[in-house]
Amino acid sequence: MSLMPVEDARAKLLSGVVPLGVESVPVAAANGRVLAADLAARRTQPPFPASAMDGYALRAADAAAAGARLTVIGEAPAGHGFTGTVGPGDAVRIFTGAPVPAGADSILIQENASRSEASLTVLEPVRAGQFVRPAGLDFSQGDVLLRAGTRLDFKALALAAAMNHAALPVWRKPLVAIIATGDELVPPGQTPGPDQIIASNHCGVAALVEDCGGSPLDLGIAADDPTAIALKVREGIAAGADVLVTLGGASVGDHDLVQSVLGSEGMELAFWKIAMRPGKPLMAGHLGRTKVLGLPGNPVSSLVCALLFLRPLLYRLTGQPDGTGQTTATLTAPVPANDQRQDYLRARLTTHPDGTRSVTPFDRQDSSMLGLLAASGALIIREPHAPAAHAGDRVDVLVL
Ligand SMILES: Nc1nc2c(c(=O)[nH]1)N[C@H]1C(S)=C(S)[C@@H](COP(=O)(O)OP(=O)(O)OC[C@H]3O[C@@H](n4cnc5c(N)ncnc54)[C@H](O)[C@@H]3O)O[C@H]1N2
Ligand code: MOO
Repeated sequence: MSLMPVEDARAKLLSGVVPLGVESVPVAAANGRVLAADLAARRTQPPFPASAMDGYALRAADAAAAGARLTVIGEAPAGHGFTGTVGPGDAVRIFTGAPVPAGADSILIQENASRSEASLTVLEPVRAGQFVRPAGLDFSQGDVLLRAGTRLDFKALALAAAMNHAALPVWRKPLVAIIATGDELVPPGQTPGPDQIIASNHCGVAALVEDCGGSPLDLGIAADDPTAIALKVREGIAAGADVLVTLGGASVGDHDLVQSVLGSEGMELAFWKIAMRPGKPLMAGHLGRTKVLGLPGNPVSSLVCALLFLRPLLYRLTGQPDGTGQTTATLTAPVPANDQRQDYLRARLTTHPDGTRSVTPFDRQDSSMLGLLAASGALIIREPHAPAAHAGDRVDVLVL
């Protein structure tokens, strides 16, 4: 079977994929969710001219010079406006956030005032409008301040609350079932047998799922046995997985059973074997409405495939723009001519004081080496059949 180019495979995977559906969630529970509609302010903020300081509300004309004297006629704490009117020579004791009383146009901060009983002396001249926040300074009712597709973070959520939204329309979170396969695997923290290793890929993939706005569902490890794998697949489907990710068993060995089991379970294959390194045995398809991604077992292959395929799929399902993180950087060491597989070279990324970036590929590129992946700030992208590149050349990179 010939190898499919990366872009063709990604286009095939994403073809026809749309966000899952809208649900309403309380604003306090919407961190990390993606807005499904533009959000307009339901009120004006501040709703009234408000004091920005603790001090005295007055008319600037009465306090234009140091030494001016005024009479304190009342008090306005936040939440309790002064109901009277400030006339000539009047001042109202005011606190930050309180409505500026009718008639007043400025605030004298208390540090610049001397007070004795009801008598107030101005120590520093007051500018008209000083320390008054006009109504609508932050936003006005009807202003659209958050756009559909925004990933809600602490800033956006505070704003949505200030706009008086108790609940927000967000895209439903994709549920991503993750199945590791292999007799050789035991979970982190256990003592592996003499021929076993620690399973790691599910941890990286689950973290990426969360980063992309999905919910990971770790279904554990299936032995290299068709029945064990089929049971896990059914468990994922029964849980309502929108995406089913398998780890390992994707290649051509006698114990690489994932594709045949998924086929028996009814999966329609979209593609298998991609012209990329690492990640050649990547497989995709669908089982009913559930998208299936079969990631290769080699840890770096698994995670690079997750970045290049699972991430855009999750962005699409959650209504987010496909941010690839792709840019260019200067190569600091030569790389040889490439073969037919698009290469993703693990590389150290350096950002220089002038903002330019350079990349240094690691000498070893074995797809089992998680230590080097973790030390990588970028992947250098080498097109199929790219000629040798030299130190100083600009190259495409995927920033990690
Ligand atoms: N004759 C051929 N052999 C292989 C080919 C090929 O084209 N012809 N492709 C190689 C490539 S490229 C890759 S990548 C691997 C991927 O194979 P599988 O997806 O079948 O993965 P496994 O054989 O199950 O495992 C490979 C490797 O990764 C370890 N592994 C598996 N799962 C995990 C996990 N969850 N956490 C940590 N490590 C895991 C596993 O122990 C193996 O060492 O196939 C090549 N072979
Ligand atoms: O694709 Mo494999 O990932 O070359 O090791």
